[in-house]
Amino acid sequence: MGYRFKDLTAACHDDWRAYLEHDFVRQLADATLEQEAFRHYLKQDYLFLVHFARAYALAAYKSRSLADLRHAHEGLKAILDLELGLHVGFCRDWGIGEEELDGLPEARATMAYTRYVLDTGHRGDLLDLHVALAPCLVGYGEIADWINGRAGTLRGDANPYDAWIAMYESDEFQAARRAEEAWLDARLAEVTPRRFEELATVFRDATRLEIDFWQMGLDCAL
Ligand SMILES: Cc1ncc(CO)c(N)n1
Repeated sequence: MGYRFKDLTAACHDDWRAYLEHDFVRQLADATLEQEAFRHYLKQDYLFLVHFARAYALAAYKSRSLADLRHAHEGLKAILDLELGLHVGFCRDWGIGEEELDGLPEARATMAYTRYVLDTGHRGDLLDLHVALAPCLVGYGEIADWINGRAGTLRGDANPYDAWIAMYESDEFQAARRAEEAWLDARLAEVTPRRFEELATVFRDATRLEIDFWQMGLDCAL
C-alpha cells in the first residue's frame, strides 16, 4: 500500500514510454512531421477535447466533496478556457475554420479513446475516472518535458509546431498537470494492492489508446 501516481506509469512502463516517445511526437519535435498529419491530428484532437471536457464534467457530477468538485472544475477550466481556446486558434492558423470543426467526421481512434474514458467514469468511481484521464493531462505535460530534454528538438521559428509545444510546457498547463498528479498521489496512497491492479489496468488501457491516437494522426486515418 502507499501507492503514488508514479506507480501507475511504472506498472505499464513500456506502453508509457511508447506513448511519450511515439514517432508522431519525435517528428513534431524535429519539425519533420508531415503537415497533413498534423492537420488531421488537430481536427481529431478538437473532437477529443470536447469529449474530454465532458469527462471532467462527469467528474464534477461524481464528486462527493467540495474539494473534489473544485478539482474537477479546475480540470474542466484547463480544457475549456486554456486548451480548447488555443486549439481553435491553432486550427484557424492551419486553415481549419470553425464551420469545418463543427462538421468533422470522427475517427475510430477518437471514438475508442473518448468513449473508453467516459464509460470507465460511468462504470467506476471518481478515482477510476481520474485514472482514465491521467494519461491525457499528465502525459502531455510529460511529453513537453521529454521534447525539451532531447537533442534533436527544434524550437522557435525553425519549427512550425513550436506553438503546440509552447502550450503544453506553459505554466498554466503544467500547473493543471501537477494538480492532477497531487490529487492522484493522495488517493492512491489509500488503495489496496487489489484495487491498485484494477486501476493500473485502466491506466494502461488509456495509455494504449493514446498510442493509437498518435498513430491515427501519422496515418491520417478515419
Ligand atoms: C489525445 C489527447 N490526449 C491528451 C491531450 C492533452 O489534454 C490532448 N489534447 N489530446
